[in-house]
Amino acid sequence: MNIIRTVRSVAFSSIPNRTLSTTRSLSTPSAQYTAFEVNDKTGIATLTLNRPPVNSLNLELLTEMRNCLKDAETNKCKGLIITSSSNSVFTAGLDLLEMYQPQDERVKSFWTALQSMWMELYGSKIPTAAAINGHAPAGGCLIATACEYRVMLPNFTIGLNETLIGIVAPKWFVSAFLNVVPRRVAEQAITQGKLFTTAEAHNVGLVDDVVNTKEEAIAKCEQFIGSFKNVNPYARALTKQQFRIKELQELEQQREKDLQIFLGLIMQPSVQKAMGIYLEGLKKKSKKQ
Ligand SMILES: CCCCC/C=C/C(=O)SCCNC(=O)CCNC(=O)[C@H](O)C(C)(C)COP(=O)(O)OP(=O)(O)OC[C@H]1O[C@@H](n2cnc3c(N)ncnc32)[C@H](O)[C@@H]1OP(=O)(O)O
Repeated sequence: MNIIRTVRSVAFSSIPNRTLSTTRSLSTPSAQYTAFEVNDKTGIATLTLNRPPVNSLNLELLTEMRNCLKDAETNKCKGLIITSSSNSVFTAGLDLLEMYQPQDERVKSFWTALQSMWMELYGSKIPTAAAINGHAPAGGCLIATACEYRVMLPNFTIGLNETLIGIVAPKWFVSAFLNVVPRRVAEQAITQGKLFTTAEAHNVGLVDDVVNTKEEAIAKCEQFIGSFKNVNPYARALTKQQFRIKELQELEQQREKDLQIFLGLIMQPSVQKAMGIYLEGLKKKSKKQ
């Protein structure tokens, strides 16, 4: 198989590169917030989120993620691992600044980019895995649950906490969560805006494994992807599709409606007010640290 070795990425020295001798990456001016590397030996791609301080998902990061996902699939990588360059945050979820007092065109592009990235990830033909090496609230949990396998480091949190911000997790956020967590647990947790600790997440099946270091997490993801070694990739992809096509079609057919629901919700004065208060709280906490 012809595996791509030079793909869009940012090479940044702060990320320890375990397999430096066998991975290649190419800096491109368009990649600002991600590093994308393919291991020459295994053919597995790693997408590292790198938007300090908390990898909040803005329009540009979401667009880059989608481009990387497409590259990985087009170039028939054996699988894809998503992780973070931060030692404490996988991603803080959607960038609240994209939704607080937003500009009309920008916020539409932002939501459309989120829909596209999610459909690309959830529907990816290749095996996908999340090495969750930090907190993963809301949009972070969405990315993790879109993958087929999740491994997490101890003492972090993950979950759909939207209700605590006064916003509502859309149906497609919930359906991916429901793939991995029993319905009753999901309903209770999402209505409460519960963030599970790593141990709790493992207990309810929200994450598959817990390990102590990022290196171990990547190794676990590689192991998961390697488990398909003897499986026909075409048969695998079609079988995966059977499990996921319903949610994908639903969103595809209702993209515009979903966008309008999103806009209608976030533009409510009470929602803007709640978001402003939440952001203020985050800033105060950040200053105290
Ligand atoms: C229909 C509408 C549906 C919308 C669905 C929404 C989905 C979402 O994803 S909404 C976002 C939900 N995310 C959160 O609630 C997480 C908020 N963040 C945190 O809890 C923490 O930042 C942390 C646990 C992820 C990390 O903590 P820590 O390392 O201590 O970092 P700080 O809290 O000090 O944050 C540093 C810096 O970053 C700003 N920030 C944090 N999260 C976000 C965010 N999601 N969007 C934008 N900005 C964020 C925070 O305000 C600090 O800023 P400065 O004070 O300017 O440094």
